[in-house]
Amino acid sequence: MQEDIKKVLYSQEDIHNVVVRLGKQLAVDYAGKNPLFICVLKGAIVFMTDLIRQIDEFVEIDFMDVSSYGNATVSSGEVKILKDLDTSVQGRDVVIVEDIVDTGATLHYLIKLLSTRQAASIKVVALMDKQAGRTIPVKADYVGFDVPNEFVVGYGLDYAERYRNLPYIGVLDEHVYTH
Ligand SMILES: O=P(O)(O)OC[C@H]1O[C@H](OP(=O)(O)OP(=O)(O)O)[C@H](O)[C@@H]1O
Ligand code: HPA
Ligand SMILES: [Mg+2]
Repeated sequence: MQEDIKKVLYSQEDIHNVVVRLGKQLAVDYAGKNPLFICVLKGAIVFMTDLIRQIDEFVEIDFMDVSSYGNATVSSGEVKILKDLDTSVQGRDVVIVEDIVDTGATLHYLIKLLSTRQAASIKVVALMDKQAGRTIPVKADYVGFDVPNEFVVGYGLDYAERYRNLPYIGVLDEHVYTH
């Protein structure tokens, strides 16, 4: 698996430091608010589980599975719900937890959906923001890393369902796509 990685972008330690920083900030901003953290499956699962353990406040969690990539490295632009929330968001302070914001299609869709469902507030925490990938102008409120315009894997992020279990984030070598 490791031989498919051209370059390590963020080490385990880099990621840990960023997750601690984001967790501390969220703990301050959501003190006493009992927010609902929504993990966007599957990519955000690793980040979500680490993040919530850095927050010393009551939080609730739920999961939503939406997909626009399938097995490709380019977004289809069309977002589908594969698994909906179990919890009502009406009147709740929700925090969407994303591993990466790339084209913005997933986030745009989710923000629209949750506002239709009358969440009291909607904020986004994204481990990574790939601003160069954006085709729809959406912004995350809390960002871990600004990433370059490359396809990254590891720490939850996949290529064709692989590499999610790498403990660091890296750039995939081209040989992986080209055969
Ligand atoms: O800004 P966008 O261009 O919409 O890209 C970001 C989204 O794409 C990836 O999910 P994907 O649809 O690949 O599903 P996965 O998390 O199950 O891999 C990633 O985890 C984000 O949710
Ligand atoms: O760079 C990426 N890597 C993995 N999944 C993704 N989904 C959007 N962008 C990416
Ligand atoms: Mg994916």
